[in-house]
Amino acid sequence: MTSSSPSSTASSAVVSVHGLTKRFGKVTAVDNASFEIQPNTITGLLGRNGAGKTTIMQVLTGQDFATSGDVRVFGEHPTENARVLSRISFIKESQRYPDDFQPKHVFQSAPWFFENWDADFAAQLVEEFRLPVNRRIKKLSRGQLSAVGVIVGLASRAPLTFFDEPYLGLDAVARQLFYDRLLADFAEHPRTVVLSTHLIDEVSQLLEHVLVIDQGTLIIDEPAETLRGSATTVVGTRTAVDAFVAGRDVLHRDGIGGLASVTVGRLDADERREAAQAGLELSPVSLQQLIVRKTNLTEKEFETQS
Ligand SMILES: Nc1ncnc2c1ncn2[C@@H]1O[C@H](COP(=O)(O)OP(=O)(O)OP(=O)(O)O)[C@@H](O)[C@H]1O
Repeated sequence: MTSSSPSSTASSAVVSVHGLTKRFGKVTAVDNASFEIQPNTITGLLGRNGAGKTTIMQVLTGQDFATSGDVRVFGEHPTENARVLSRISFIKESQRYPDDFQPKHVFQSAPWFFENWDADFAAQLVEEFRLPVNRRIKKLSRGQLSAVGVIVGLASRAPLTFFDEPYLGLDAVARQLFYDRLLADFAEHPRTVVLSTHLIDEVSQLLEHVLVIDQGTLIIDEPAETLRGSATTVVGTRTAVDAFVAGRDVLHRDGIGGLASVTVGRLDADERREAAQAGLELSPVSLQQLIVRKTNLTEKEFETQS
């Protein structure tokens, strides 16, 4: 975990958080979290339900106060700070719109809030997501409502964009469209994106950096590349597996009869050779599996949360 020093507030980071704690009465939603988000990166903010992801985004976007700690966005405190907030787009499922609003009204008013708003890009996305722009937002399906948010998030091209579970209602085709357009537009117009999601394997290739929060505590703050190779599953006879993993940190253990499957940390070339000589099979662990292991959840439990 990164422990950013107070001087980091003067760094080039877009977001600098030092010792952030947020309590709601007796509930500590975020507990002494410190991290930075670097410019022009896509960061995944991941964790189980109730972990504290939305709370962190609420504080970073000035919609809620920290109980304690120092939060800087573009080097300044975000709360009631127009200079900071005008550079942020925050897309969340719970977004409320005026009663009679149709999607076209959202897109027509977007340029007032986002100076980089690209109306042509928005129009292209409306076509691609097949969004009925003249229907009242209240009448939209869940997926269509998610599409409104995704389109605003993409076409606003805000220097700092938060997507908080933006596509809960989107089907697989629409989600892929979102990932493709995000990546392509990000390449042309680099900006800082923070994405909170349960669909970790789906977004894994998009992410450059990963923050994992568990029960309010930041437990992983790593480049995605580092995490991808950081665990391996070793499979074979129980005796051979046990001998091989003895003395190592075990992230997860499964087994049936005389067979065992054990997840351990990164293995170097010599260790891989040693495993092969012992007749063991090695398989990489996906980002999602790794996070599931680290947050002590079975994959089945995890998937049912998505
Ligand atoms: N206004 C509030 N009052 C009381 N408790 C709150 C409030 N907002 C959040 N919490 C609690 O703080 C914790 C963190 O909630 P948060 O919404 O940040 O989690 P999350 O990681 O975004 O979860 P999910 O993935 O389910 O959206 C939870 O235990 C939640 O119940």
